Amino acid sequence: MTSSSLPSTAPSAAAAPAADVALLVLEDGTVARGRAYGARGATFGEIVFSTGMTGYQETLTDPSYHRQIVVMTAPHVGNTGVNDEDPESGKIWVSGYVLRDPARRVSSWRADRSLEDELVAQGVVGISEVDTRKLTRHLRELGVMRAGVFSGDALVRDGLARPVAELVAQVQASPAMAGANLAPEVTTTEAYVVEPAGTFAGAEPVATVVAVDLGIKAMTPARLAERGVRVHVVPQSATIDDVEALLPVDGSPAGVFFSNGPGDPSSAGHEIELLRGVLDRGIPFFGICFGNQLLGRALGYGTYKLGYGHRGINQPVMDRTTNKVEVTAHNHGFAVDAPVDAVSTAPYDAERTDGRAYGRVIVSHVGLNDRVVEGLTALDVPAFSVQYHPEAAAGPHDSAYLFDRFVELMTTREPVTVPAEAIHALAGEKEN
Ligand SMILES: NC(=O)CC[C@H](N)C(=O)O
Repeated sequence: MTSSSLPSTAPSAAAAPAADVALLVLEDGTVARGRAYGARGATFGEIVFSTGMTGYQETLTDPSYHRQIVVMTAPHVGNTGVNDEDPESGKIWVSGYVLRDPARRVSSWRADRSLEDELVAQGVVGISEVDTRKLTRHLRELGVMRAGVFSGDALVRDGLARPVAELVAQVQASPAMAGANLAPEVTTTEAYVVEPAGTFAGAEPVATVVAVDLGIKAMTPARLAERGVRVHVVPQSATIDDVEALLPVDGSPAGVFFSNGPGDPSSAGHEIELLRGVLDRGIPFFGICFGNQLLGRALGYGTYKLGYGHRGINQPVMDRTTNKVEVTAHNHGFAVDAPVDAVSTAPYDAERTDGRAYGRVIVSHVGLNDRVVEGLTALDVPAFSVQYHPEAAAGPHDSAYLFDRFVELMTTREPVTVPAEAIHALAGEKEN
């Protein structure tokens, strides 16, 4: 059937598209036509781009990407297929996948199957043959936004192509990321233990960590376990009593960890209360990504949404406690709003009437591309966190030292050692 045979009340109706056509539709009305890749159907999410050249399997299975459609800026994806060793969690979490040029054949001895077969098996809708450079420039100019990918039956109604305006309307009716509280949707339902591994396998733990799973990646407990740490991974709903019940009573090294995770940090409530309970008890704390944002919030700082976020594996960050620059893996769309070039006092202190205080805080890690807060260190309580990923499985591994810093924090139970020069420099004081 052609449009000429249709009644005039449906001027945009057209013949059903070919079976392999897919459309990427943005909430601002932008439409890209491509080829269906992975499962057929309709999917919705916040469209974000990642500049990582390797590690697509880790990206796909990172729970922080829950409800996001990921655009790969690397033009060629899928060469190494999919294996059963590299996933960061039990499933693919991205809600959609946008590619330029998928590999037509898999060439890695580690591959168990192809990327497309895996997307089909897990029901993940994707689109290929998209001009991902143009799309990325668009998102960089206008910011991330809601989007949908449509293919197969989702493009057809009554044997005719659905009008694009209808698809745009469907995208505009899908939920936004701002304000989304998603950690409860991805957290483990049951607590589990990761025991010391590698050279520490079978040994008495060097330290015990309770890791609150807000969307944790498998590599995080693995990096701790290979340093001799026993990790109790607990659900997002854990209370301070649940946490304390798992910590050793004999005073041996122990701490609490908050993981990465999806959603808007300003929507977290229970987690903030839990974290304040941890800080009030002087329990050493380390947080990664969402965990950094929640430490910021527990200390009383705000968070805000970045225009297009940081996602990739080549982001330069300065650790001001050592003045070293590291190349790091990022995946965040929100950031902490804390004074970058100052020693500030935890804003929450001013609200308290219980005589406690968290004291001085520095932005210990700063992004060198845009000076966004990439890490916080408390100077008066044993707590620190980073916005990026020292566990990054596709690498780089420059920031693996942060796990050693956490082990040291748990051993001494003292705040992170920050050289006086670094504090003076941030406080704007002259050395004499
Ligand atoms: N990887 C993460 O933990 C992301 C944290 C948060 N959801 C953000 O987008 O900023």
